[in-house]
Amino acid sequence: MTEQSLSVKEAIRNRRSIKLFNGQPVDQEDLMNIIDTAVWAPNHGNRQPWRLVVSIGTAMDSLMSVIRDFAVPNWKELTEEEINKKMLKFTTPGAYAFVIVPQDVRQKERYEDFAAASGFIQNMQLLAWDLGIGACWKTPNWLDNPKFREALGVKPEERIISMLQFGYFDDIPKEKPRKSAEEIVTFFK
Ligand SMILES: Cc1cc2nc3c(=O)[nH]c(=O)nc-3n(C[C@H](O)[C@H](O)[C@H](O)COP(=O)(O)O)c2cc1C
Repeated sequence: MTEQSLSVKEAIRNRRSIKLFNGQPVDQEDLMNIIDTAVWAPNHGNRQPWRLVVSIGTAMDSLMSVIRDFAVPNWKELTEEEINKKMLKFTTPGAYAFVIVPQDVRQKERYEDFAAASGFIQNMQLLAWDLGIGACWKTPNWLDNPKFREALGVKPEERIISMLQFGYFDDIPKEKPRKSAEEIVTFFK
């Protein structure tokens, strides 16, 4: 595993969502270390409202055949080349982590759990960035599709809140401007 090199500030400021990966595999130990640190995200009552379904290495092939049915529903009518082209944004990451959150029947707890899992996900993205591994949080519509949920073993009282792609990349995307503190802050008087 590569040594940590970025300050928290550098990681937050320079991280970009990576949408073009170069196909290089991600090391399972790196990913497990990222997860082991990311779980230190704040969460109410230490409920730790998250679990992950990870696909890495040889398991990527079987995940791709599941994703293909949803991402390219007409794949049977296409040539292999056409399918490969449409699937490129799914096949080039080196690993996937689907973040699954319990859907508490109590609204307050459900929102809290969703918020906590978002912090956990951002932790993973920042830790990955620190190792030179890009990530992108994706929410394609089919994450909630019952057949996709079933393929991942998601229980009725759970929800997939993120398809997190991890991988190596050749180019860093341009930053998307953010509003300044001055623009978003109202001082309470
Ligand atoms: C909840 C959430 C859902 C997202 N879903 C997608 C998605 O489905 N597809 C995608 O390309 N990017 C997705 N993104 C990534 C955003 O596009 C990205 O964060 C945004 O463009 C800002 O870029 P940056 O992260 O590089 O600053 C998502 C981000 C969040 C937080």
